[in-house]
Amino acid sequence: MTTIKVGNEEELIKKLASYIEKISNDAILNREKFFVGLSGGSVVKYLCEGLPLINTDWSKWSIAFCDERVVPEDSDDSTFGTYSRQLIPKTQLTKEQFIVIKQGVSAEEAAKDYTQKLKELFKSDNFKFDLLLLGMGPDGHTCSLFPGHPLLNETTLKIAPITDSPKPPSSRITMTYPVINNARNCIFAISGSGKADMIKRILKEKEDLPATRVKPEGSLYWIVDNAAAIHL
Ligand SMILES: O=C(O)[C@H](O)[C@@H](O)[C@H](O)[C@H](O)COP(=O)(O)O
Repeated sequence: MTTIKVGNEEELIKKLASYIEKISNDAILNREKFFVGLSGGSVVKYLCEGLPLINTDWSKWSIAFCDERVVPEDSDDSTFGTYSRQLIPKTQLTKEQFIVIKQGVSAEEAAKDYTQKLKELFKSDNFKFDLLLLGMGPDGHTCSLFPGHPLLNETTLKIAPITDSPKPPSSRITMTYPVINNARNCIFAISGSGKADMIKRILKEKEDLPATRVKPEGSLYWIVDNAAAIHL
């Protein structure tokens, strides 16, 4: 695990973008494709501001969601909807490059459908992402994997439904650890004093919380700004 400390949110956005540029270009050079998973929450802002600055072959990108809210695409809560409005117009990405959830169905059906879409994307049951971009909530959750929730121990489903998410909206789908920890790279990008206590509990005290359980086969990076790293 590598912890990268930066001064503030602006520097975090630039640092994150530079890592994504390098990882995407390595993947494209070696495998001619780049499979990336995006999160919602504050990561959306970091990516919508940082990604338009990078040099990459956008046509080689396939984009999935580490978790997604089961809501209509035009809802303000839809993670895809937000990237579609705020990122696509600033890059050469097209909507077709995003793996989106099925509309108008239950979380359970959306999770099954999403699993099938990933099988088609990877042409395999082995979902090997080049990079997962992760956030962490103030309770230590990541993706839609919340403290004490039975999904923390899910080993069969790769994409799971959740209908009791403590963070609204309650109905979501999420990657589970078998997919997260199979990734080539995972990056957490964390900014602000509201995350400082949890950063200490996870990175210093190594408390068993959902974000602590992210231990990918590949590389793990935590990019943390001064306000979030104050207790480290
Ligand atoms: O859809 C979501 O809610 C996210 O994907 C979620 O996993 C997010 O990354 C964390 O909740 C952190 O969110 P914040 O960075 O906004 O605290």
